[in-house]
Amino acid sequence: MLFSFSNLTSTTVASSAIEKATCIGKFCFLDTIFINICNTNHKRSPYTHACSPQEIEASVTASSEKVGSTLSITVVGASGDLAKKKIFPALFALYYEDCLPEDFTVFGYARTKLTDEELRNMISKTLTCRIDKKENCEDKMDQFLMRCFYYSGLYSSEEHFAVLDSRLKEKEAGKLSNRLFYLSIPPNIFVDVAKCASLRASSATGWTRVIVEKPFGRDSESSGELTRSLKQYLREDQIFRIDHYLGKELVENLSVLRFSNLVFEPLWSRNYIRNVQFIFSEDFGTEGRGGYFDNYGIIRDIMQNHLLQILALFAMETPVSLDAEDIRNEKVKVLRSMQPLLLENVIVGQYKGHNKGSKSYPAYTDDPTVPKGSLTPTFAAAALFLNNARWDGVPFLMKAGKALHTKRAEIRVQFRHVPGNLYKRNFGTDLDKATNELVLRLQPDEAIYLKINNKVPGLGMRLDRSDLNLLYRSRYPTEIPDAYERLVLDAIEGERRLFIRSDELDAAWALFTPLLKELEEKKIVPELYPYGSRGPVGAHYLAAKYNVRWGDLSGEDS
Ligand SMILES: NC(=O)C1=CN([C@@H]2O[C@H](COP(=O)(O)OP(=O)(O)OC[C@H]3O[C@@H](n4cnc5c(N)ncnc54)[C@H](OP(=O)(O)O)[C@@H]3O)[C@@H](O)[C@H]2O)C=CC1
Ligand SMILES: O=C1O[C@H](COP(=O)(O)O)[C@@H](O)[C@H](O)[C@H]1O
Repeated sequence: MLFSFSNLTSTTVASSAIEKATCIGKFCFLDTIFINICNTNHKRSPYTHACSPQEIEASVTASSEKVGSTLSITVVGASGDLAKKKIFPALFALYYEDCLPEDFTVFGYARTKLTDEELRNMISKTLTCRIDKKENCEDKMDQFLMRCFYYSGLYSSEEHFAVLDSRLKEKEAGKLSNRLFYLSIPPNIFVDVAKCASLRASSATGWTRVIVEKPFGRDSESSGELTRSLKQYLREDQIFRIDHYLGKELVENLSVLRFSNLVFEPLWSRNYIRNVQFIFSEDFGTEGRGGYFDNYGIIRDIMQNHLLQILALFAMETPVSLDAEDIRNEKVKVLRSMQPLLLENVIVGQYKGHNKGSKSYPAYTDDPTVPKGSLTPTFAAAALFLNNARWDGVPFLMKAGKALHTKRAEIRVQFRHVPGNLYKRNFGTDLDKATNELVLRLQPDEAIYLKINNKVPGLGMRLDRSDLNLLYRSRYPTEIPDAYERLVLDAIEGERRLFIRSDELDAAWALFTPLLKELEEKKIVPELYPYGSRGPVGAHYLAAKYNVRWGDLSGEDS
């Protein structure tokens, strides 16, 4: 039985006309009717997106009956780490930047007993203002906090969600109401919440959308089960599966760089690219999240989602348009053309304790929430290959690790050697050092730089490696929005381009599930590496097998 979040009343528009409706940015055109579906005054999106016929129908019906509209954002799991660290600050930043509709309300929902005032105090501790506009900050914060309310309830109680519904209705005051639910909770309660909310917190008269956090399952089977269960209560177009790496500025820029600069796209293939590296490195361990992490490990936590999503964007063919479906169609093709991931192309590691001067750093298994003798990897490196004409034979290397020497996320593209290089002798014996490398540093200190060979000025002929460097903080002195700001705004605007479609998810799990099973069944022992080091040496052997040298993460090369 299918329950729908949208509580539709009679429609005044012929359904054939609704089918023909198209949306540009936040506006939908329906014959001569012009509807502001997304109800935000923030005009930023150059993308077109498809609004579902149901969403259009809901808005048409409601807008013909009501004047004005409201947006309610309910953060489920409001007492948690992600809500405090990312979601409330992102909502405030959107408010501060005037990106939220005039009439909006934020609700926190969790089991912890809090008053509205206590929620506001909790949120206010995490709020910051954009560096360049501090003047109105305090006022804006106060105004924002006055829009925040809290309701304490159980995640599986229909009764509690019915009370939430009446509180939402009270704030919506009979206007056209759009509702966004952000499920910032452990995955084992996603379905309970979707069920209770769809059954009892469902009196929105406009659209209802649900942002679902990762992890979306542990393998193909559990992910499929989760998708099927959620679809009992939500339509696919209501589900926004978030992968916050897709909201990072440099990841957004990847397609711009490639498709709007003549110089890159012709080089984007096996003809010129030797290997591509996707690197994630954190300089802290699983502190405080060991309980969650031990059930997942670094491959599920970072590789199967964040790094694979970036790889898919990197390697996809030119989409027909910037429409979400066109982009996601191309990404799915990449994921489905990947060769099975072999155990021999993967190495895993786990950090061990380490003393440095007077400071001592814990081992992963020192965490009281991690079982002694756990084999869960906190580091992994993998070589992946694509079976298609563009990328045949090109190693795509991934490396992800916690408790390493630095915090950094990068995409590194190493180009081939210059055939018959006239300056060969200037490079000595190591010709790899003479090849061009394009680096997109996602964080910290966002930058794009291209390593080139250059003549050292003077009468001699000495060559030098230097960078053509676009350092964001020099070129764009304004603060870069956090990924969660972009993604929450996209969900409000109905823009699905940066959210994961269910077939993308299936393809991503199909690639990683056999490997994860093999690692677990064979009880592969991770190579230990000291906390704060560069990770297991095995990663270098793996890369060397494909004549690859990992890029230098020291930051000295930019
Ligand atoms: N934290 C992070 O940096 C990131 C988190 N995520 C994902 O976001 C979601 C939320 O993460 P995070 O905030 O860290 O999670 P938390 O563990 O902090 O959980 C969020 C809230 O859910 C409730 N909760 C926790 N455990 C249970 C349980 N076993 N049963 C019922 N309710 C529970 C608690 O609220 P109460 O007790 O008040 O009901 C808690 O405050 C998760 O799916 C996580 O995987 C994704 C990326 C990064
Ligand atoms: O999804 C996750 O991401 C964070 C890293 O995010 P970042 O934006 O700070 O780079 C990671 O720490 C966490 O383990 C993982 O679940």
